[in-house]
Amino acid sequence: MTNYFNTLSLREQLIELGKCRFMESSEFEDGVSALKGLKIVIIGCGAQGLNQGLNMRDSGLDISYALRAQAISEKRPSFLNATKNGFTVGTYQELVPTADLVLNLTPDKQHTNVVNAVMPLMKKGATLSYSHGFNIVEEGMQIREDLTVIMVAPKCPGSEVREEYKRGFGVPTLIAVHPENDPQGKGLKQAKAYAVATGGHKAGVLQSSFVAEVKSDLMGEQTILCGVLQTGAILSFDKMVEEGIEPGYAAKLIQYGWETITEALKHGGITNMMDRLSNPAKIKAFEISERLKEIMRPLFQKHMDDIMSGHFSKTMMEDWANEDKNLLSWRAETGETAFEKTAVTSQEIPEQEYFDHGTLLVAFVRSGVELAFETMTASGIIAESAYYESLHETPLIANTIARKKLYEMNRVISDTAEYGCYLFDHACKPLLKDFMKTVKTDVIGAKFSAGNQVGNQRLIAVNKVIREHEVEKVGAVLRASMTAMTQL
Ligand SMILES: NC(=O)C1=CN([C@@H]2O[C@H](COP(=O)(O)OP(=O)(O)OC[C@H]3O[C@@H](n4cnc5c(N)ncnc54)[C@H](OP(=O)(O)O)[C@@H]3O)[C@@H](O)[C@H]2O)C=CC1
Ligand SMILES: CC[C@](O)(C(C)=O)C(=O)O
Ligand SMILES: [Mg+2]
Ligand SMILES: [Mg+2]
Repeated sequence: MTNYFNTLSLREQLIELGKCRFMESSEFEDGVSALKGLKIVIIGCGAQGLNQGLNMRDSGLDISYALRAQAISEKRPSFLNATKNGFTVGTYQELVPTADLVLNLTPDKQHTNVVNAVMPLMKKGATLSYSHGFNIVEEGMQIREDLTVIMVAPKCPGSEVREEYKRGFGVPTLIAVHPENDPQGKGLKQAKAYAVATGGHKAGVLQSSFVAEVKSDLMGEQTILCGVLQTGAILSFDKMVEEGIEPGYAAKLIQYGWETITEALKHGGITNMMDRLSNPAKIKAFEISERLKEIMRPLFQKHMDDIMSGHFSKTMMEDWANEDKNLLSWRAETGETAFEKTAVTSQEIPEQEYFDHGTLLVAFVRSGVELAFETMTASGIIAESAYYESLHETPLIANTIARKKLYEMNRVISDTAEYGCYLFDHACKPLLKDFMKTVKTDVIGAKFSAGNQVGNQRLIAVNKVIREHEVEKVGAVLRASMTAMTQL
């Protein structure tokens, strides 16, 4: 198999990368009707499989789970997830031939195996769906000509897909139809109905392409969403302890700090997050983040270049073929970090203190979000998509760190995201070594108080740079439409 993206001409690549349209609510008026009465079989019952299936069933669709035989005989978590929730479970042979729509929600590294096993069993003219286009775009998987191939990709962890649905809302979702596999022209209707069934239409749906989804998803997860949070957590914790801050306090400041400060990001973008700092601390955070942007920009660009050229996927697939040697050793290494191993203090940290004692964390978030957004849009990814893959998703990933530190984040995200996160972290820490030598507790662990004098002109200039960034402009529009949708 060959990398599909690399088989396209430059003109075709640019067309696919540039496909991204924010859909109107009126386009979802048919609700789930395109899937009503059809038999939907989900392969895999993990983070996305279980939660998407629960939402789709609650939306009135017919859902069952096809699991590999060992998962059933050994009563693995996937089997227990499905049966405890009252779903019909069967083998591929039992369920796939009956399916009108098969959702492949297994880890990306298994897609070639799974699709090769499932495809011969699928009935003529059925539809195969993915929640991430890696198998099609990076591995060049060829799907039988009579089958329709769609993608419905929630822009968040599976747990949030369910939680938002239960609140009567949904999560922003990207939908696409594979241009090589839409023989009956039904792909878009089915993808829209699927997005409605998971609640995605209430948060905003982007009609995009497999190519744009893959290149933006990989970039977001490797850099700001997971990589920067992992590197920032480890370096900030180690610095605080080195400077004499009580380790339990340092661990708590990081574990819940990302969540608290990115909650401000969620509501009002970088502007609101920075406004939560005192004016002197805001100027300091601005200066630090400008420096961080300078240092990390080449690394962000390298990740984007490697994703675009296929180098990243090639090396990750080599690790898959090598029994995940890198992934597993990097995972174990993360489990051994002092941050991960230190129990948090029982002392309460007031909400404002996370900002006041976390100037460096705020600077990491601003630099990472802006760099990811800038790097993606410079490579042809449309601003709305870049916004979801940088600013929008950061608070959702921060929530997972609040649950159980980096362990929980890496458990909840896909294996592909986890691999990219470690790759970024390993390259980023050495880059920040000299910078970290200049960091003291006034920006991490204690209140920033140096020079309480703030020049009005300086503050106005800093505010202008923050507020006029493109991610703030597109964010304001997208957040307003998400709020309008919740109120419908
Ligand atoms: N994690 C996330 O939040 C997000 C994931 N995605 C995408 O969703 C898809 C699913 O990812 P995710 O939910 O993280 O996956 P998980 O790792 O959570 O789920 C894996 C499921 O697949 C099954 N599985 C594993 N290996 C195989 C195999 N060889 N054959 C058949 N079944 C297998 C497992 O069951 P068992 O081992 O018991 O057989 C389990 O039920 C991926 O394409 C991912 O990129 C998209 C957005 C976010
Ligand atoms: C953050 C990573 C992600 O892309 C996601 C939850 O959207 C994943 O692959 O897990
Ligand atoms: Mg993603
Ligand atoms: Mg992903």
